[in-house]
Amino acid sequence: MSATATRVLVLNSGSSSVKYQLLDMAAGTRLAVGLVERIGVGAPPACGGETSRHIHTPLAAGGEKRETEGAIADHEAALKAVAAELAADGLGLESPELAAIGHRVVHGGLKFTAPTVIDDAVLTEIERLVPVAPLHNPANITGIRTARALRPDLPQVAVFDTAFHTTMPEHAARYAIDVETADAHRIRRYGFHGTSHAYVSRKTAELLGKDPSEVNVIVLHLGNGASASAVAGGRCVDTSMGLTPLEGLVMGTRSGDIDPAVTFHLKRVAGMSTDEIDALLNKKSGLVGLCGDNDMREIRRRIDEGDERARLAFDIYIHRLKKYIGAYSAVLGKVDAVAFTAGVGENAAPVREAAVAGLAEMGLVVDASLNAVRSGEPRLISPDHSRVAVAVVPTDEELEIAQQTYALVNA
Ligand SMILES: Nc1ncnc2c1ncn2[C@@H]1O[C@H](COP(=O)(O)OP(=O)(O)O)[C@@H](O)[C@H]1O
Ligand SMILES: CC(=O)OP(=O)(O)O
Ligand SMILES: [Mg+2]
Repeated sequence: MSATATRVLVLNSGSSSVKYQLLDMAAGTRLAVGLVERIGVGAPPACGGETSRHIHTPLAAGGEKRETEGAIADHEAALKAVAAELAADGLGLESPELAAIGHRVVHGGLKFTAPTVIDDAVLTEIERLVPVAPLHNPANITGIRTARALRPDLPQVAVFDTAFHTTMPEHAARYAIDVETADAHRIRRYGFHGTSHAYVSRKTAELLGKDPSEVNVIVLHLGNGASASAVAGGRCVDTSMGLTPLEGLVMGTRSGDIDPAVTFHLKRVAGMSTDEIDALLNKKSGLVGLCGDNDMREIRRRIDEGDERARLAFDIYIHRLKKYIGAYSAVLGKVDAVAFTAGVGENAAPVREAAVAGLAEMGLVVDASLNAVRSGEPRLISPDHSRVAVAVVPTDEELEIAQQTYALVNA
């Protein structure tokens, strides 16, 4: 790596989107940020009949946001569009100032507990994990392959969603199923969104003026995918997602926790195939399955109009969230803070209010006026007398990935 190479491009390839940031790590600045969404138009439910959209903001070149609409068929096309937008402002991938590309990789299994420079063997292992992250790892792999083709000489680093959760004790990570079967097939709780849980738990400690080792935090990452984690003294001790990102909270399109016998029933009685059940639980369940919408903004709008189905979907979402707050309070014994993050957690005040409503006996209270504040900064929404701090802490998976990537290539 050249001494002047201080830039890192971060690619966060999701099931139907690519979020990206180009950062200058020496200057501590963001040069460009962007999002390609609704990739693969025509593949429900992600696109709802609309076309793909590319939003690109070249912060280094004046910051004027550019928005392009038009079909982007797959992640390879999306990555090429990203490279073209960057190149248009002289920030292209060919730049000698680029030190590395950091990739979010959702499933790292048990092998990857830290950021890893990607070679063929690493890529093969990420491919082997596709069956346990079918919505995510294929997109991550395409991102890696496309980036490698564009800059074969550059270090590509994988930062795994699962890594932060590898500190979970065996009693939290192991399912109560036959040990031999579980071990033969590597069936256990892995947990996801780890980069976010790590970043947000650390930022929450900072907000409280404490060292991460001194505080116990429940992090509620509520995006399209959603997960909760119990973080004791900076280490994850439990999390709601499991072998795959399907378990736990009610999500945009995923069911979260259900009785596993529901799947036998769907197969034996409803005559559904394994693939159909997989699609039902991953893509046609959660909020979208309950009320037809997976966007919390739309659900709140419908509730305000008196829509009963939207109301019930919201109540089910909140009920599950409350159960995890209760469970993780018990797991941690002492809770210093509950932190809300990601699209829903950062923006949906009614979700935060409802999730904590009735928990005053557990020390959890939300102040209505603090909760109504809109801000991109970490902030407390609990009153001074609240025994447990309730916080909104915007996540920044891209920054965390950039920092881990840069640290690795400079090590
Ligand atoms: N102002 C808002 N009010 C309520 N919900 C919001 C708002 N903005 C975004 N969201 C929710 O955030 C979700 C996306 O969150 P995000 O963390 O970006 O998810 P992902 O990374 O899984 O794509 C949207 O589906 C929407 O439900
Ligand atoms: C793991 C996971 O669910 O990720 P996302 O929220 O990006 O779908
Ligand atoms: Mg996300």
